[in-house]
Amino acid sequence: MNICVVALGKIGLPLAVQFADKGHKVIGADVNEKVVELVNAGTEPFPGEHDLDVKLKKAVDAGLLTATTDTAAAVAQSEAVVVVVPLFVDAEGTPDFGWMDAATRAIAQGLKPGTLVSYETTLPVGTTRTRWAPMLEEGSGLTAGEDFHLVFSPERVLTGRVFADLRRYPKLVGGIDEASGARGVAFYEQVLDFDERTDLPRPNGVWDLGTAEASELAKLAETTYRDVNIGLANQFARFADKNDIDVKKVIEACNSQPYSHIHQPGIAVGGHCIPIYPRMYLWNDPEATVVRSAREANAAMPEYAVDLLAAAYGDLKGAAVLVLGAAYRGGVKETAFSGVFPTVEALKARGAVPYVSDPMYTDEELAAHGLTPHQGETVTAAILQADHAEYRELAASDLPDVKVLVDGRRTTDPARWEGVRRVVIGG
Ligand SMILES: NC(=O)c1ccc[n+]([C@@H]2O[C@H](COP(=O)([O-])OP(=O)(O)OC[C@H]3O[C@@H](n4cnc5c(N)ncnc54)[C@H](O)[C@@H]3O)[C@@H](O)[C@H]2O)c1
Ligand SMILES: CC(=O)N[C@H]1[C@@H](OP(=O)(O)OP(=O)(O)OC[C@H]2O[C@@H](n3ccc(=O)[nH]c3=O)[C@H](O)[C@@H]2O)O[C@H](CO)[C@@H](O)[C@@H]1O
Repeated sequence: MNICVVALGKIGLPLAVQFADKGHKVIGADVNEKVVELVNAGTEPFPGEHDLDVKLKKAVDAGLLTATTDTAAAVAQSEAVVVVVPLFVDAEGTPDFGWMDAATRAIAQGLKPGTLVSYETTLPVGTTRTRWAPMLEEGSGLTAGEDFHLVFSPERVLTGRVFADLRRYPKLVGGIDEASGARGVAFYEQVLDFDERTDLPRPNGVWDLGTAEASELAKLAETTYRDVNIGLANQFARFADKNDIDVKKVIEACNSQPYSHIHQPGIAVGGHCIPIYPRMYLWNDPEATVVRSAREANAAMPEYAVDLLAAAYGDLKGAAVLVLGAAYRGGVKETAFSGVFPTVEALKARGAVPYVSDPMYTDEELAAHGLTPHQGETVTAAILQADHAEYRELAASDLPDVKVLVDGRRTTDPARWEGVRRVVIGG
C-alpha cells in the first residue's frame, strides 16, 4: 500500500518508519525542509526515540520511505493519509487550528477518490466531522464518506518508546460513517502488530469505537482522567498536611483493593498532554466543574510547594533557592509546561533568588529556557521539582548549606538528608 504521513515530528516520523517496516511504501510530508532533507538522508532529525535511527536508515535504504515538502503530491500518490500535525491550545483551551488547517488544505488538493484520511492529532470532539470533512470536500470537490473515507484515530504512545507502545496499546478508530470506520480498522490492522494482553476486555488490536466523536473523546477522556485523579491526590495531600497524616501510606492502603487507583500527589502536573487536554475538553464542555477544579488544584501546586518551603524556612526574601529539575517529570529531557517555571516565578514573587539544575540539561540549555543555572552558588534551601532517578542518591552533603529541602516528588532518601529539614507534599 502507498501511505502518506503528514508531519514528520516526534510522532509522525516513527509512525512512517513503522509503516515502512511493515513493507508499505511511505511518503512523509513536512513543511520543514531541513527535516525532509535529514529523513531522505536516513538521519533522525531529533534524538531520543528508541530504535528510530536504525529503523529509519533501514526504511530509507530499502526505498520504502521518502520525504517531501509537497503534501498534495504525496497525497495524490497514496491510498491512505495519516495526519499528525500538532494542534495548540491557549490557556482557556481554545484551539489554534492554523497548522492543521494548512495541512488539511494541502491534503485536499491532492485527495483522490478511494483514499482513507486518518487524523491522529488530539482534537476537540467534533472536529473531524465538522471541520476536516467540509474542508477536505471543499478543496477536493469530493464527498466525505462517499468518495473518500475519513476517521479519527488518537495517538496514545509516549515519545521515547513509540514502537513498543504501538504494539502495547489497542489502536482506537472512529469513522464519520460505518464504512470509514471499517476502512480505518482494515488499514491499521495492515500497518501495526499487537502484543497479546490478557488484561483487556477485548483482544489487543484495532478497536472501532463506532464514531469519530467517540474516538476523539477517548483521548481527551483518558488524559483528563489522569489530571483529575492527580488533582484528587493533591487535594488529599493538602488535607493530610493540615492533619499530620502521611498521604503516601493512605494512598498505598487505598490502592491495595482493586477498585482504587489514586495517583501520586506532587509539585506540578506538566508535559504536552496532561495539563493541556483537560483544557481542550473544557472548551467542548465548559460545564465540567470536576475537570475545571482538578485543573485548578493541580495548577496551584507549585505555589503550595513554595508555601511549604516558606513555612519551614521563614522569610524567603533574599534566600538563594535551588530548584532541582527543569524537566516536567523524571527521565525526560522536556520542559513543556514544566513545574519549574511556576515554581521559579513563585519563588521570585517572594523575593527569593532561584537557581535551577537538572542532570539532563547543560547550563546553556537551562539559560535558553530563561532559567538561571546553578553554577556552584551557595544555596540555603532547595525544592525538588522533577523525579529524576539521580536525585534518589542526592544527599545533604552535596548541598552543604541547605537548611530546608521541599521534596515535591518524594524522590530523595530521608536517610541521606539527616540534619536538614526535609518536607514532602502530603507528609
Ligand atoms: N509528542 C508526544 O508525546 C505525543 C504523544 C501522543 C500524541 N501526540 C500527538 O501528536 C501531535 C504531533 O506531536 P509531535 O510531538 O509529533 O510534534 P512535533 O512538534 O515533534 O512535530 C511536528 C511536525 O509537524 C510539522 N508541520 C507543521 N505544520 C505542518 C504542515 N502544515 N504540514 C506538514 N507538516 C507540518 C513540523 O514541521 C514538525 O516537523 C500532537 O499535537 C499530539 O496531538 C503527541
Ligand atoms: C502514563 C501516562 O498516562 N502517560 C501519558 C502522558 O505522558 P506524560 O509524559 O505526560 O507523563 P505522565 O502522565 O506520567 O505525567 C504528566 C505530569 O503529571 C505528573 N504526575 C504524574 C503521575 C502522578 O501520579 N502524579 C503526577 O503528579 C508528572 O510528574 C508530570 O508532570 O501523556 C501522553 C500524551 O497524551 C500520553 O501519550 C501518555 O500515555
